[in-house]
Amino acid sequence: MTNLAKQPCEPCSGNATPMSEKEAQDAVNALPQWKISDGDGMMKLTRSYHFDDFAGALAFTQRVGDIAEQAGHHPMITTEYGKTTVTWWSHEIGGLHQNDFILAARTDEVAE
Ligand SMILES: C[C@H](O)[C@H](O)[C@H]1CNC2=NC(N)=NC(=O)C2=N1
Repeated sequence: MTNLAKQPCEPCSGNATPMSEKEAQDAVNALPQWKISDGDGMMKLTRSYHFDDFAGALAFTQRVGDIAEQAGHHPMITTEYGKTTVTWWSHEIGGLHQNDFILAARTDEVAE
């Protein structure tokens, strides 16, 4: 299986084409704990992670923020007591791009 987290992050330029539903469904097979969600009329990629307390959820949120800043690609993150939910999509193209799957794989790495 391709190791998504190790793929280079292509810049998501405004003129890239968003993935089709079929392409996104195929790509999510490599990340079975992530779900394709429908938000604001476009596909997004979401996963929740569970922690013992708020501090654990918040520390993870910061690590996700760090990888986002490193990549120049930013998710929506909701931090709750014992739970952090991360949603990736590419604002500039209004949908999903391979880049979102790469960042999702990196998110899994910093959860461990
Ligand atoms: C100028 C800046 O690099 C762009 O607006 C970046 C910032 N972060 C981004 N994050 C995400 N998730 N999608 C984008 O299209 C995006 N664009």
